Amino acid sequence: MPPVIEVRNLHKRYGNNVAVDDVSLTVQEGEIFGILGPNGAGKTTTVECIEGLRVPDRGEIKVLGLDPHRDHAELTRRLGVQLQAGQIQERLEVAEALELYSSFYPNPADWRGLMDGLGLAGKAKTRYAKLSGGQKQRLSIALALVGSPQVAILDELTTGLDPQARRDTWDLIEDVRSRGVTIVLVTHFMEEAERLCDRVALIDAGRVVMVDTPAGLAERARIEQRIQFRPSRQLDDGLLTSLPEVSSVTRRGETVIVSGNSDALNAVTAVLARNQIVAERLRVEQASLEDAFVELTGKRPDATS
Ligand SMILES: Nc1ncnc2c1ncn2[C@@H]1O[C@H](COP(=O)(O)OP(=O)(O)OP(=O)(O)O)[C@@H](O)[C@H]1O
Repeated sequence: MPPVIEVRNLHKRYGNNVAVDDVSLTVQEGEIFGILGPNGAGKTTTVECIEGLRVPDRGEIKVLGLDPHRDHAELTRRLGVQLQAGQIQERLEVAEALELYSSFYPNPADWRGLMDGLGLAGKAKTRYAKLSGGQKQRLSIALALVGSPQVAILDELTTGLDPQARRDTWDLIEDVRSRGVTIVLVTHFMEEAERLCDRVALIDAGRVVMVDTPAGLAERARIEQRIQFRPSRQLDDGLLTSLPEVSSVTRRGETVIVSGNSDALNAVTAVLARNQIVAERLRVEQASLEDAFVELTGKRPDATS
C-alpha cells in the first residue's frame, strides 16, 4: 500500500533562516505518527507544508497521492487540520461553529457526538470569544475532525488542557484512529507520544534525527537502565562513575540517580555491598522517550528556545 504521506528532502527557509533543512518521512495508513523536537526545530513548518499552507523551497510532498499545493482544494476535503486562534470567528457559538464547518464537507462526522466527546456539550451556546483556553483548544480539535477526514494533522493537540481533559482527548484520538483515520501529531509531551504514537520522527535543527517506535527510540539512545536509590550512609560518587557499566551519576536531593547499561544494576549493588551501604528506596527504570529525546538532541522537550 502506498504511504498516506510521503515527504522527500523538504527544505524551507524564511529569508536567511533555514526552518526545515532536509526532512524526509513517510506515514502509513492508519498510523498515529508523532513529530517531536525542541522549539524551533521545524515541526510546524513541516506540517504546514504537508497541509499545503506553505510552499517548500525544495523537495517533494504527496498526501493521499495529491500535491498539497497544486491539489489544495481536493486535499482540504480529505484532510483535517486544527485551526489556530484567530482563524475562528469570535462571535460564533460552539454549536454554530461545528454545524457551519460540518456543512463544508461532503460526509461530515456527527458534530454533536464530537461536541459531547470533547466535553463541550455544556458550552454549545457559548461564543468562541467567551471560551477558556482549554475549551478553545477542544473546539479546534472537534473542527479538525468534523469533516470525517482520512488524515488528521494535530499540532500541539493537548497544549493548555488540564490532565483529565488531556486523557479524555487521548481516548478520543484512539477512537478516531480505530475508525481508520491516519493521524499526525506534533507534540511536546513525551507521555502523549508514548501513549499514542506508533512511530515518532525526532526532528532537530530542521533535520530528522531518527524515526522509530517510542520504545525503539528509547532503546537506540542506549540508556538501558536508570537506577535510583538513597544510600544508607555517605557515598562517594567516584565509586560508581568509575564502573564501566555506568555512564552517569547525578543527585536529586538525597537520591542518587545512576544511568548505565543493562549490567549496571549488578555492578552498582556489588559496589554498595562491598562498602556496607544499603540502597534504600531502590527503583530501577527503563529508559523513556524523554531520555531518548534529551540524549539525541541535547535539549529538554519542554525547554523554551
Ligand atoms: N513565518 C515565519 N517567518 C520567519 N521565521 C519563521 C516563521 N515561522 C517559523 N520561523 C522560524 O523557523 C524555525 C522553525 O520554526 P517552526 O515553527 O517550524 O518550529 P517548531 O519546531 O514548530 O517550533 P515550536 O515547537 O517552538 O513551535 C524557527 O527558527 C522559527 O523562528
